[in-house]
Amino acid sequence: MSVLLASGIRYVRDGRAILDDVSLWAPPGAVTAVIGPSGSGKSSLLAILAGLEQPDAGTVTNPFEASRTALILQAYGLVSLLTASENVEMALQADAGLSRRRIRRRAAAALAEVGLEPVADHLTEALSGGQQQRVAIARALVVAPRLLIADEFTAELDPVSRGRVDGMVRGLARGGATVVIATHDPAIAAAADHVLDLGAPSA
Ligand SMILES: Nc1ncnc2c1ncn2[C@@H]1O[C@H](COP(=O)(O)OP(=O)(O)OP(=O)(O)O)[C@@H](O)[C@H]1O
Repeated sequence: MSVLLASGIRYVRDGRAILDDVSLWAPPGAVTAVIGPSGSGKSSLLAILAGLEQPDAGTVTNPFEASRTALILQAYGLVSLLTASENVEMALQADAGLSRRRIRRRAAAALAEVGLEPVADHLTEALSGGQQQRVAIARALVVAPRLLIADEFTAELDPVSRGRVDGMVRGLARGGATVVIATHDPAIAAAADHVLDLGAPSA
């Protein structure tokens, strides 16, 4: 079974243990939410799960192929001088089996799903924070990921977009994907299948 597993994670920065003996089990077909106050280490844990940071102790078992893994991180990682559509298309370019036309069509559909059809050809730098966040979501979902790791993916969204995107992410899990999110949003945490509470930041 494609379970994402972290066990006994310790992560020390500037002499302080940001994470100490943290374990997480994220099964397929479910949304696993990581919650906790600001500074409790949610983003650090997600970066470790994604393989972007190395823990000081503990192990991560990630059975998913990189090409079927999608990340939505707080800084989005969009290319500001490309259009919204080009940013989403980039996620599909590694798939040699897709024609240019199919790539464009799938990107257009993903942008329409997050309500960005009207600005698909706008430069990303000209979009609002919430629109950029939705481009990052479209880019993540367009690859039909088996693993989605999403950090505060609704933070800048208006309530309508938030509901829509939350529904899309839950739909992805219902389709069998493994989804791990960090969130401050109590409604999104309440709707998750599993919750890991990192509690207060350590002194
Ligand atoms: N590379 C680093 N060097 C030094 N300190 C770091 C580093 N990465 C994270 N930290 C510190 O670790 C703590 C946890 O940060 P992290 O971003 O993981 O928390 P968070 O729970 O995601 O917070 P928020 O909800 O505000 O996004 C913070 O005090 C942060 O300053």
